[in-house]
Amino acid sequence: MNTQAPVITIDGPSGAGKGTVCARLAQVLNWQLLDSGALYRITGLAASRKGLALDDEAAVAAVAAALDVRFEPTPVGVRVILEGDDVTSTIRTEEVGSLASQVAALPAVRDALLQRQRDFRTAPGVIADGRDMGTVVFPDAPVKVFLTASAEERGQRRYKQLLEKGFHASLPALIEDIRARDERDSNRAVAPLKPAQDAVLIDSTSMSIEEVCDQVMNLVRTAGLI
Ligand SMILES: Nc1ncnc2c1ncn2[C@@H]1O[C@H](COP(=O)(O)OP(=O)(O)OP(=O)(O)O)[C@@H](O)[C@H]1O
Ligand SMILES: Nc1ccn([C@@H]2O[C@H](COP(=O)(O)O)[C@@H](O)[C@H]2O)c(=O)n1
Repeated sequence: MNTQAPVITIDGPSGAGKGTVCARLAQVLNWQLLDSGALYRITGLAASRKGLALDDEAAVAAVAAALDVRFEPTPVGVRVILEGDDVTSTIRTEEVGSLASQVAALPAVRDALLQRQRDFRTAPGVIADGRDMGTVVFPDAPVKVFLTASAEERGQRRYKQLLEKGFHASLPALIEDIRARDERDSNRAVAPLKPAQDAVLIDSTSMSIEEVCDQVMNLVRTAGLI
């Protein structure tokens, strides 16, 4: 019997709705939230600010291992402080998403971040959002979801999200970006984006956020976690 705190893993491509669904479920269940993508984003940003070449595996891994980062919960979300600087908005840009996806392809960087992610596994449970949560980080998770949607739908969602934040964006460029990131994430040698063998696939292309949350909550109930 596994005596460790339970884990719900939600993996999938960019814009599928993982972050939104994980944040809602973490709030409803009052469980820990692991936003693993934020760790890769912060590593990419920190390495770039230090002027490192993003393919300098040893140097970027050293940055990942020694990240001076704090996650501060606030009523409107988690504030991210990197070396004393509030980078909450900066790490959400498409530019930093691309830096993240480059450093995430380096095996030594993934190794450097592995234990930091596993340390989120504390009672009463953790909801883990990423690309390899169910395959590598928490292979024994009792509930695993692979959440996806068409690239066009994900591009539309990202487009709407950026416009709402007051940013200018080009829909075709966003869809192209999403496809490039999918390609890099799915074809890298280590921890590629793919469903765990025991993951439940949810295609959210024509589903609302509420419908996706309900479906995951049903899996959580069926697994006897609540
Ligand atoms: N089922 C849905 N229907 C409509 N909009 C959605 C749905 N799920 C998420 N969204 C919206 O799509 C946008 C992207 O969602 P979110 O950031 O959760 O995706 P993600 O999978 O975490 O992406 P990334 O991996 O790049 O962080 C958000 O604006 C969110 O509100
Ligand atoms: N478990 C993970 C999480 C993320 N990545 C990489 O980081 C990029 C940014 O992730 P977001 O979820 O914040 O968009 C993503 O494109 C991946 O390259 C990862 O490799 N593993």
